[in-house]
Amino acid sequence: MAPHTEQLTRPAVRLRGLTRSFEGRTVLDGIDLDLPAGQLTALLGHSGSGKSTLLRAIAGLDHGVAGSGQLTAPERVSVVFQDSRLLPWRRVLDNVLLGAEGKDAGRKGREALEEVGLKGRERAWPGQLSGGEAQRAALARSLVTEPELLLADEPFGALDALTRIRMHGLLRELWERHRPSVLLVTHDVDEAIVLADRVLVLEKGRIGLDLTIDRAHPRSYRDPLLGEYRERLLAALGVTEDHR
Ligand SMILES: Nc1ncnc2c1ncn2[C@@H]1O[C@H](COP(=O)(O)OP(=O)(O)OP(=O)(O)O)[C@@H](O)[C@H]1O
Repeated sequence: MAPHTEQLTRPAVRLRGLTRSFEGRTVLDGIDLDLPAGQLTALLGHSGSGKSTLLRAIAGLDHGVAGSGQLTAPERVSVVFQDSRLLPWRRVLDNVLLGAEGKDAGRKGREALEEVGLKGRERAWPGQLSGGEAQRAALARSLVTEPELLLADEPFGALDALTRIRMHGLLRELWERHRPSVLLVTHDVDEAIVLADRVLVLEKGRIGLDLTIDRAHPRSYRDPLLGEYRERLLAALGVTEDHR
């Protein structure tokens, strides 16, 4: 799909000098970042590097960050976490409808479930879904709000490798259809380079590497041309031959 060029010129998220400390320890150290509207960006970093802290700040979930710098984000923001956070006492469709408004909410909810491949499971209880299905439902719940910005914090981190690969295809498809700005937090270098057009590495409280992945989609994990990006990201993460 051709990029929506006029959208790409307008940043959806703008951070200037964003700082966050916990008990005197600085986790985010004056982050400057623009996320253009409609871009799929991945955020990599070691465990504890502050990825979730940054995502929570952008989502407006961290009041402790207020006043530490400039933070601009769109109004309609959805967040997807590693666990689906479906309410176990509500059926799947009713969970999806939590974010929906208006008289055609029911139709939108059904359509969203169809889009994520859960048609026919509307009346299931969350406990009856597999991990992958639950994450599909979580994506549907975020879609019905028609978010301008989708923040995803390791949404596939708890899934098995095959399910994860399917979910990558689904996320990319949904993104191409709806074009929200996406910030995907992940530990997985391959996930980042297969899905994202830009990969950021968070290191020592700053964006240590900002890499544009200039390859057409759909991308294959086996594409040797992605190898160069993989090497650069692993080097930025400090992973050397000895660690592999
Ligand atoms: N509410 C909090 N109170 C105290 N410390 C916190 C709080 N939230 C985060 N931290 C600390 O900030 C640091 C960064 O945490 P964060 O969860 O953002 O890292 P992360 O990169 O997302 O890690 P992971 O990949 O393991 O999820 C950690 O050292 C964590 O202990």
